Amino acid sequence: MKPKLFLHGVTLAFGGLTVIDSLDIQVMPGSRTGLIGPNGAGKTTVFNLISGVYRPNAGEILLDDEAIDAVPLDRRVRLGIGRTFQNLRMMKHLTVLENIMLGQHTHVGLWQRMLVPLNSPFNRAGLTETRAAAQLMGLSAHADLLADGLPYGVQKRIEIARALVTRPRLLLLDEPAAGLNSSERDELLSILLTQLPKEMSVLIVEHDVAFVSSLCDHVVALNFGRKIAEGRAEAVCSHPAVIEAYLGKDDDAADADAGVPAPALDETIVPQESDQKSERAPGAERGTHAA
Ligand SMILES: Nc1ncnc2c1ncn2[C@@H]1O[C@H](COP(=O)(O)OP(=O)(O)OP(=O)(O)O)[C@@H](O)[C@H]1O
Repeated sequence: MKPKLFLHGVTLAFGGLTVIDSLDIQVMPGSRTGLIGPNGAGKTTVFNLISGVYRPNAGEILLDDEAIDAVPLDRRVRLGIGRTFQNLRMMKHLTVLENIMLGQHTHVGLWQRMLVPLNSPFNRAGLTETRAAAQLMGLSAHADLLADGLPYGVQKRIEIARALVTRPRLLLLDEPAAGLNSSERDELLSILLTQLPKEMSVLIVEHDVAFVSSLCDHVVALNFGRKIAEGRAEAVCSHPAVIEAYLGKDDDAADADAGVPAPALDETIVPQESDQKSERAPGAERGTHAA
């Protein structure tokens, strides 16, 4: 089977600093692929390369076997690459439905938008699609409320619904669980597990290792812009190079270097609370308490 997305030898440098280094990543059709790594590993930069914010200095990015390196950002959305962002980008004076609907501007022409604005009652097809995305993400009860003041977990789901109405065949989720409390996180996990179309390919950047393990059939770990491990979540999370990247080199790892056998790859590391990003994004507390 051909990969949905193939990053082949991709390299990107800012000035003299190489932040992505000869990186190979494959996302198979219909897979849930996790991208993990410590802060600064290059995960968001990979998303920016795939979505067209940056162009690689070397290597190529193939979508369905076609090189997309020269394809501009807006056309990549129309080719089926949708994404969310680490920080919420909510229009707080708009309702939940209107916020979701904004994603549709990517496949509705300017003239069409001028004749029938997205939020016009005459935009029936758009409204139906938006309501479907809202329902998928468990947002129907909030549909006509202003996004401002809704709990942070709800706003995160609005962000994903907005990406869904861009009609992605490859969905990039940038830290979907970051900043969520445990019940919001569990609710999101259950929605992503059960509601996303099976044929949709999903690439997820996430620090919450347990979240990634529950969701992803394949995980790629990065450090300093290089791939350091890849495979099933349990194997990757227990890989010595991954543990070292997150926690630094400890005595056991030093022993491993000195010839002491490394832990078996199928031993799962239990993520420690302190290893996970548990802080909410700026403004998140306000949203939560307004619930
Ligand atoms: N526009 C830029 N100019 C210069 N350096 C950049 C730029 N964008 C990212 N970097 C650098 O590239 C490296 C990777 O950053 P990136 O944001 O991709 O990491 P990350 O793995 O997503 O980290 P986090 O988990 O903290 O979000 C970092 O050293 C960062 O400082």
